[in-house]
Amino acid sequence: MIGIGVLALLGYTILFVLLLALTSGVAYSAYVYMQHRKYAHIPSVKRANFFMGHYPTIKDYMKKHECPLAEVLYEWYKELGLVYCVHVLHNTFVVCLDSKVVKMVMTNSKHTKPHVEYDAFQAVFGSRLGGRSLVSETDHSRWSQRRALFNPAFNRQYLKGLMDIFNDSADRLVQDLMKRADGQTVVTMRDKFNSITLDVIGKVGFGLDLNAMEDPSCPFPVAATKVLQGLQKSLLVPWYSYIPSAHARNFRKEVKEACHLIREIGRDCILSRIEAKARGDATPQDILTYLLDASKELQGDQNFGLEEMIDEFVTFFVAGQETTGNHLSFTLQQICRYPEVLKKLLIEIEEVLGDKPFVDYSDLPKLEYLMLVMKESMRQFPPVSGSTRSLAHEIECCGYTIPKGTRLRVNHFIMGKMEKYFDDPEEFRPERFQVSDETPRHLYAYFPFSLGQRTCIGQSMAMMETRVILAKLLRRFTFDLVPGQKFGIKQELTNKPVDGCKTYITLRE
Ligand code: HEM
Repeated sequence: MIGIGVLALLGYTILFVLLLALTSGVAYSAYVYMQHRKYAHIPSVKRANFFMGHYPTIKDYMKKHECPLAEVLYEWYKELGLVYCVHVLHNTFVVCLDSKVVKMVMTNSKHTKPHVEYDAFQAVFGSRLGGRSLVSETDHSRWSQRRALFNPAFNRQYLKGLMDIFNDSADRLVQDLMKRADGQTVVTMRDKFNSITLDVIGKVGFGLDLNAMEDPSCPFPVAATKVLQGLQKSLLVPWYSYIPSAHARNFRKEVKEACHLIREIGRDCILSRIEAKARGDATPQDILTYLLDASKELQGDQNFGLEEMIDEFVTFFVAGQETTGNHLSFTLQQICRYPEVLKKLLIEIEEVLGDKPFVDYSDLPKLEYLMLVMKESMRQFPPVSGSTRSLAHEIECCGYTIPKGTRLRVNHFIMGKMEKYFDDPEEFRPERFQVSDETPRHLYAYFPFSLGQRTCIGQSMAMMETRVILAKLLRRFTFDLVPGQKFGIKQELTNKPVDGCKTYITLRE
């Protein structure tokens, strides 16, 4: 009797589980169907299949052409025009390349950053990374309070005081390259720039001497790269956490360890500083000191304690290091490819700096052509391709109604390639950024540091740092690109030069 009862119970359980799976499957299919219907009036390429949507097409294209997602989206712009949608599972985003709509959306703080993308930054594969930090906070009022805390640390006066660190870092890079300037050794400049920008952000932000430049065993750069790879994977393949293969498990483990390592370095750094301040020791006037003062040693605000400060520590490394390193690499690569640009730059650097060993703050605005070169480099090779907003209300875009709640993706990597905004976009022509009386067509089509209130807080700092480093390197060395390398973009959250800007270096006469 008992045996029959157990069997019956087992049978009912199996039936229940099957019914539950069936109902969930039907409900999910209906949801995906409704999602497709909601956007049926907006152009899109044919979906490869019902559930995976455009994912297989995107993946195949990226693999075949060895290109980033942004290139696929550019191809679809050529086919579909200024607005189109992309479906992957139940997620849909609409790409918008109309500068008027970009302005309207990005300058209205009601349209916030979407959870789907920015929550990924909070924790990767279950390991806390950046929490709800300046970059990832999606709630506007919480973000404004946090930003107000940080803004004073980026004022002009403070940035002026960083010139010593920028000069010193550039000199250390020069010393390092001197050892390799034999015209034969292949030097991957992306690695060199990543090390130096890491050292700069460590010093400027948190008084840390990471010495990544001199110490190849420094674990921080490897961890930072791993974290970005993990983030990219979790965004592009949202189900990656559940893939059981040994390779996927190993990758997830490495990413979690990298998150842990960076957070623990941050924790040690912050706690040591709090102790030093309590002892009354002299402490550097860096971003950390500003924040500890402003937050009363992390006691003044229940939303900003030690873990939140560690979130910001991580954020500054993730947001400020690779972006700047990649920008330096792309810009040097372009300068090497265009000898006439280099010629003009050398004349300007000679006129402004002559033999001066130190680049002063007052020299920076005089390096005008260098600034144009950097801007043009970011048009063709932006370290970040664009941004996304969740629409607070329905909008009109190029004759289409885009529903409330849509994730709208604006992409200046694509807009930078469009004739509509830039004449002969494939040409590398820094002069196009010279200020003229005429309102440029590229206003709101060019936003490498984003737009509106959530614009990059480190923008001025990055532009100062890169000018000092490039001026000092170009004055001292000749860089020749190793033949045969590719000049495309590899996307690992940030965009980087695919072959790393490989060079032979010689001392300039
Ligand atoms: C060439 C170098 C850089 C580029 C191209 C760049 C680009 C950007 C972009 C596009 C955003 C907006 C991201 C989004 O919409 O989600 C952003 C935000 C941010 N960046 Fe940068 N960035 C650079 C350097 C830096 C540096 C050096 C720092 C730190 C010192 C930094 C710190 C931040 C932070 C904290 C945010 C979030 C701002 C907020 O929402 O309040 N960035 N950056």
